[in-house]
Amino acid sequence: MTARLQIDGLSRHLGGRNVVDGIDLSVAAGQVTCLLGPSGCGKSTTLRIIAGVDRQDSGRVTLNGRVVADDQIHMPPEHRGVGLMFQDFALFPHLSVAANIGFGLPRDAASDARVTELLTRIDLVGYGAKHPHELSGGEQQRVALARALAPRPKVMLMDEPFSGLDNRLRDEIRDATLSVLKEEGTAVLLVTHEPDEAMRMADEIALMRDGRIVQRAAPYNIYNAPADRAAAAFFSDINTLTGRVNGALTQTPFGQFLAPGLPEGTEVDIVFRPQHVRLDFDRGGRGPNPTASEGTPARGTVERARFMGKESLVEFVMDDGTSRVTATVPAVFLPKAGTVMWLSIRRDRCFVFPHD
Ligand SMILES: Nc1ncnc2c1ncn2[C@@H]1O[C@H](COP(=O)(O)OP(=O)(O)OP(=O)(O)O)[C@@H](O)[C@H]1O
Repeated sequence: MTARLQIDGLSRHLGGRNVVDGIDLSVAAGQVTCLLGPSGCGKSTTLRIIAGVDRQDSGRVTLNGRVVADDQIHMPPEHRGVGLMFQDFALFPHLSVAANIGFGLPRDAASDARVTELLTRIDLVGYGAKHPHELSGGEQQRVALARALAPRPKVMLMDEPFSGLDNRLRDEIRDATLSVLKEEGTAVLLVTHEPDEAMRMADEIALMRDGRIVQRAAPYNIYNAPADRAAAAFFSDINTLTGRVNGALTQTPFGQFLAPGLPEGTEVDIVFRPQHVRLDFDRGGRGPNPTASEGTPARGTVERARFMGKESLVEFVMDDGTSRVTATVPAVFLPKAGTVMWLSIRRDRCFVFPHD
């Protein structure tokens, strides 16, 4: 598939540092890529450069096979043919919904047909004559989406477009937006700092940190094969055990772990998510038998247990006296502090990284 949007080696120096530091990225037609990362990592700056409202110091932006920004070229934003949608989208209050949607279109019958088509797409048939103040926040958001899509941009840039909506509405609007974008076959680059949003919306997540993309992968892959400890921690709480490589293995309270490719003596982090910890009661000082999939169980003592709604969080101090492990258990399970239990972890859900 050819890329509708491609950026190569994009960098931007601001305030004495590289806010965007050599980014490569491509988005194909009909694909949603989420640029995900903590506040200040350079996501919005990247988007602004692609839109043409900011300039890169080096690198190239190509839209629909045409270079729109490089060392020589700087095509003005209005000629780039990208749709823009930001958090503080503003509809024109004095214009009707239909006029808002058709604002960027020539006044002709084809435009009227396009507005009608989009009103159907966003499920607001019959709302064309209303004014923005007569609409709910979610409805206004859908109108803003239709307005951005009206000129049929091949590329859509969205910066935290749902963060102004209340929680109840947000999931609904995200899903509605996604289906409209897919129907239109638009290539979308969506900036967000919320992992849940990226997981829900993205075909591909580009995880950004300190101006760089640290990993690009489908949501399933990025969650299940994170590039490093921080990437794992961005998506959920994690447990970390530390060890040192000895003969390509590292020793932990849960037995040995392979540490392939890491030099002897390297300090390593063994990382796993709380939902991949299994708990068993202590049976006269004995736990379950070791298995290939869950390795050797280790004994720990409950320090604290908390009810979190659909699950419970149980925190343990392990028998080695130093390791701490948190387990999440579906539903209500609140063992008393001091209860001794055996913990097993899903071997295939553990990641071994050099210590950071
Ligand atoms: N004009 C500027 N001069 C100096 N520093 C700037 C300028 N614009 C942005 N920055 C800095 O660049 C960094 C990246 O900003 P950017 O808005 O791209 O981050 P972000 O990842 O989108 O964050 P957020 O999610 O908070 O919007 C921030 O630390 C910001 O303070």
